[in-house]
Amino acid sequence: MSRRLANRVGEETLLDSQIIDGKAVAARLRASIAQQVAERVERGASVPGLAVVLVGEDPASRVYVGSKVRACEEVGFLSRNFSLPKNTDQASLLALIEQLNQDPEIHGILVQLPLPEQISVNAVVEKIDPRKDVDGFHPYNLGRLAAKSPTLRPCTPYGCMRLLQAYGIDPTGKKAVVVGASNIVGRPVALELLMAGATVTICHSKTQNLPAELAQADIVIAAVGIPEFIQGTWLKSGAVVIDVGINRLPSGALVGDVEFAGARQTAAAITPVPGGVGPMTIACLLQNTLEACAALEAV
Ligand SMILES: Nc1nc2c(c(=O)[nH]1)N[C@@H](CN(C=O)c1ccc(C(=O)N[C@@H](CCC(=O)O)C(=O)O)cc1)CN2
Repeated sequence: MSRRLANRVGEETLLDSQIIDGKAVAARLRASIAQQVAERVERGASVPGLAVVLVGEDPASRVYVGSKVRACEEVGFLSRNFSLPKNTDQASLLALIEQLNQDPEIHGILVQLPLPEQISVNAVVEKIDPRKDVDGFHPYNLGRLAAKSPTLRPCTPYGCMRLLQAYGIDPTGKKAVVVGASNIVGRPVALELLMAGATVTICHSKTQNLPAELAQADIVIAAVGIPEFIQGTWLKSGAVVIDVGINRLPSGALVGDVEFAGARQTAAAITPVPGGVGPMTIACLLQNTLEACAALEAV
């Protein structure tokens, strides 16, 4: 159902939703991190160091890794890059991680996903010292999030929560529907929303009637990885929509998991793609690296 507003002459006009500007919120967070790094340098504290590991040549991964390295440089972090060939074996990658676990200049370790098929994601994630796991994927960090006592929080879910907070959207008592149950987004964002007081439903490929679930949702987190899968007409009027999907169409255009034009007429607020959740993922990675640095220093 479209949200409508009567204008001054009594005509009804369609009310477009507010755009949640992830680029602007991320820029503010990055500026605050840069300021904190400058203060650390002034008082002789250590400079946060992030190691970024890329295995293979996936073009999208190369772009994301490049953005992470640039973001580190911009806020004054030390950044070390490791670009390994596609046929790297698991033992070599685990040996590199062990070396980085022991390196006192490195406070955060990030292995870009996806990995080539000969390497187990779980083996890699579990090898990273949980105190340096700035992706927040280690079972220790996920367990802390599940226990409502978070340490390093997965970046994209953390970014979604910071966007809600920046726009004054309090999940307490709201019905939230998460579409997608991946380890890196769907599951941890559901834990985040639960911790924030929402009543949370996770929908996935076996969910029987997705439109019926979405019709109840005050907050929708879309993380299915299917271009424009969620129709505007499935949403509850006035819902807040956080679109985590980043899908490149054959035309080269980037779209989210939500049909944006339709959703704008129903939702109260929505994140665009690009410029929504993506920039927050990188800003939250920087935030985690700063926090990891401070925590390691305190040991
Ligand atoms: N180790 C990890 N691997 C992956 C993660 C992750 O959090 N940790 N997430 C994704 C990719 N990702 C970060 O790595 C990521 C994706 C997109 C963006 C982003 O800023 N997107 C822009 C558009 C960029 C474009 O033009 O392609 C936007 O949405 O505005 C940042 C980070 C999978 N792997």
